[in-house]
Amino acid sequence: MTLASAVGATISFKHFSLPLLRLRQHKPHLLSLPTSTAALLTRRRAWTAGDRDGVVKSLRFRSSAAALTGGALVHDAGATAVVMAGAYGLVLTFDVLTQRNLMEQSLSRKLVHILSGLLFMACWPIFSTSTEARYFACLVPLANCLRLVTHGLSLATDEGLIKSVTREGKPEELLRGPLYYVLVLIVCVLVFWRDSPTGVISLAMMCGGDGIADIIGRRFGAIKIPYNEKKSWAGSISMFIFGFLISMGMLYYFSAFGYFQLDWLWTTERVALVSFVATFVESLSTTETVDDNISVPLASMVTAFLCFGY
Ligand SMILES: Nc1ccn([C@@H]2O[C@H](COP(=O)(O)OP(=O)(O)OP(=O)(O)O)[C@@H](O)[C@H]2O)c(=O)n1
Ligand SMILES: C/C(=C\CO)CCC[C@H](C)CCC[C@H](C)CCCC(C)C
Repeated sequence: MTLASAVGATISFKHFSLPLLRLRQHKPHLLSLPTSTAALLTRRRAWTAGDRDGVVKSLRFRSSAAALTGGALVHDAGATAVVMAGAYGLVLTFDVLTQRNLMEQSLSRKLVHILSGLLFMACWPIFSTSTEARYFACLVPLANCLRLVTHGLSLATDEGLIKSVTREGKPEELLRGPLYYVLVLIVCVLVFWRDSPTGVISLAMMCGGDGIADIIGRRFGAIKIPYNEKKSWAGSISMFIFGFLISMGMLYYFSAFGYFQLDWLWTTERVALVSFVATFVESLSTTETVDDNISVPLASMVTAFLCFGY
């Protein structure tokens, strides 16, 4: 298969295919060829040598790759719109549930905490394999960040947003936990994106592990841990178990798409370690000290980085 036909075949899969992933992993420079000096040189060399086929191939590759880039932009803009609508729909759904008294505000807040980050991560494969895809994905938490700042500073009012994501219903609360949460999403998308287990594990711990600790701890947390009367064994043990299981599930999900390959026995041990560290850090923190939405992902990021690298 020639390079041009390989790229052509990839375009027909709307940039969501393993051939392109492999091409990007093994020969990333080839995808930036159309506008590069290397491509021009190759074509000029073929022209001077009278290699008509070489010139045609080079031009065909250029148009295929240009179409790929243009197509990828449209693809990513569409994916961003879909995920943005999903984010709005999620907050709206929990607003309706709390307004109708079908759900307590604290449970709604924690379910938004668990679901928004995990569903956002689950949507990453719908973005194209272009290098710009992460910037498009990042627009979703960025838009939510602006939304939180606007409403947190009371420049606009949205009772629904406040009810579904704050603890006491005060707008300024949007500028703490929820804002830190979306900032962590932005950092993980920009720094790690879907190519690194480190970002995936950090978000799974912050969204899944920490969220479950609250839900279980509030309901079954009668026995407190000795060094923090606000946290319970039930909450911390659930955080450890669910943080571990959700991280493993997300890693399996991304590895199934071919973004990385892992040795599962080795990975299980490392994820258990990260889960233990994240659980311990969460069990120490209180509202007066550092927010869980900073301490948990930060501790997970450092530990996962030491285990898995970048
Ligand atoms: N390891 C844990 C974590 C949480 N909880 C329960 O969940 C509640 C909320 O915990 P946490 O999220 O740490 O408290 P805050 O930061 O004050 O609340 P929020 O995250 O909702 O802002 C605690 O009061 C406690 O009942 C628990 O029992 N054990
Ligand atoms: C309540 C929260 C944190 C407190 O600990 C989370 C607040 C989350 C947001 C305001 C909404 C964030 C949306 C995500 C960036 C994208 C979700 C996309 C998806 C498809 C549902």
